[in-house]
Amino acid sequence: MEKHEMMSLEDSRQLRDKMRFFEHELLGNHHIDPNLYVEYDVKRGLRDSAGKGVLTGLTEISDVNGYKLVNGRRIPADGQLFYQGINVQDIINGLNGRRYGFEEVIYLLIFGKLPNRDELARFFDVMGNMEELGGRFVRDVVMKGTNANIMNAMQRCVLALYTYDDNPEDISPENVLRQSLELIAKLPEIAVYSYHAYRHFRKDETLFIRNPQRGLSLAENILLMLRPNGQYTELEAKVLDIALILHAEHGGGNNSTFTTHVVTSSGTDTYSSTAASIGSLKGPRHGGANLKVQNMFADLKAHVQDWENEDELVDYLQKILNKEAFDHAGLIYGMGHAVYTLSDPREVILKRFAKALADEKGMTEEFELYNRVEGLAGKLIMEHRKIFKNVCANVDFYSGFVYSMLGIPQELFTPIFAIARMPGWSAHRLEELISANKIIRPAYKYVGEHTDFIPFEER
Ligand SMILES: CC(=O)SCCNC(=O)CCNC(=O)[C@H](O)C(C)(C)COP(=O)(O)OP(=O)(O)OC[C@H]1O[C@@H](n2cnc3c(N)ncnc32)[C@H](O)[C@@H]1OP(=O)(O)O
Ligand SMILES: O=C([O-])CC(=O)C(=O)O
Repeated sequence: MEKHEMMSLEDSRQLRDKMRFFEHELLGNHHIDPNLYVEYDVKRGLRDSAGKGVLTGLTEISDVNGYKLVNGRRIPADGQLFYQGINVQDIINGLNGRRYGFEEVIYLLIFGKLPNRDELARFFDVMGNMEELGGRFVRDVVMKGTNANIMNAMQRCVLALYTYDDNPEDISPENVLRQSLELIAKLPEIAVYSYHAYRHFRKDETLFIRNPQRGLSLAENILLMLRPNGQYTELEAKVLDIALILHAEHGGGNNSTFTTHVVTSSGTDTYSSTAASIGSLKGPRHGGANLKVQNMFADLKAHVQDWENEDELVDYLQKILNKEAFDHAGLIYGMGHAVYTLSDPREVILKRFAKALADEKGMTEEFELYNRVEGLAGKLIMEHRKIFKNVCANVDFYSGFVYSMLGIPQELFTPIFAIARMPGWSAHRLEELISANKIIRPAYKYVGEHTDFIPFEER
């Protein structure tokens, strides 16, 4: 339902005025002295003073490295990412540009080994059986209550799938495996159809719904379902496939996967856990950064006259850091990482594709702008925040640019990340259920005062 259908404009204005009192109550009564974090040695963001994550779990699924050990000392290094022990770079090289690889990566992450020809064929078969959403679900859930933010629409649809599951509460590994594969298979349809529903019901554009085709890779099916004419080139589908591979998994500590661990550890169902992780990924400091990067560049282009003028670019970036430009959050999106120091290996690969696509599509000038900002931003952030850790571009820096060159609309940038990360979340949920099986419950120190209860009449 639209907002104005729920409440008249006058009523909502009055409610906003009434709420002002409570906003003051909230902001006036909450403040924790930042010095207390130091005094009690609280690991803000579960990170120590050097930025290293607090050790909270064990995993065999992936390894994320931003440092190397030299004579026992941690030295910043080019980033490396391993899925089940295999370097992602090697996985991509091993495809030789001939095969689609995302399905193999799903298999690797969940079952711990690369599939042979027979295993992959069986896997494709099962995923093909699971991908259909069903007309009833599309009509009754996807098309109803459309949302401009497709991540929220996806959460709603995922939670609704609970009702369509005959055995939703069973958290045995066998049942969670079945639910996870179904979600991996269905998320592309959920995302793309939610986008079409939004375009139709909110923007008055023509609605078209195309079924996925059995036997096609997940990347191909996304483009097939998305495009009005269902056409795509092999190069486009292969680039999307690589992007899916690169986003599939990133250790247990990234915000959305840690969410999976936390929520799973309470013993809740797969749909609740997945919806929570999608909610986390949506955040602009995490997967939502890919959309922010695009909007940030649109804002930059509106404010910087000469894209080649470094002084002008520096001036704009300084304004961002001073919270005077763009969204006033003080963040240069697509830059920085909790683990990586000199480089994010996924960004290095995506940048290569961004360059090749940009040259092909006559967008070299735009690519050069990204490249120039990348070259300037890290140093500016380090100076501005007075940090000594190197700040590099992350996976989100070029991904939106690549997607836009593939004709993928902005609304689907972060949903594509969610589609890609679903196998990673699933592998970690299964690992948590099978191996950890203990509720996650860290401590918070109380730093308020204990005061006497005041009877209602005396307040
Ligand atoms: C898939 C992914 O999730 S990749 C990350 C996508 N997110 C973004 O691109 C958003 C922009 N980047 C950031 O906000 C951060 O770099 C994060 C969230 C990715 C990592 O944050 P942290 O682990 O806190 O980074 P780190 O410890 O190196 O940061 C040190 C300081 O530099 C600041 N900083 C780091 N990156 C940036 C940035 N891009 N712009 C401005 N300031 C930054 C941090 O806010 C932090 O300041 P604080 O100590 O006052 O909180
Ligand atoms: O590891 C992190 O903190 C964020 C990240 O890059 C990811 O989840 O892909």
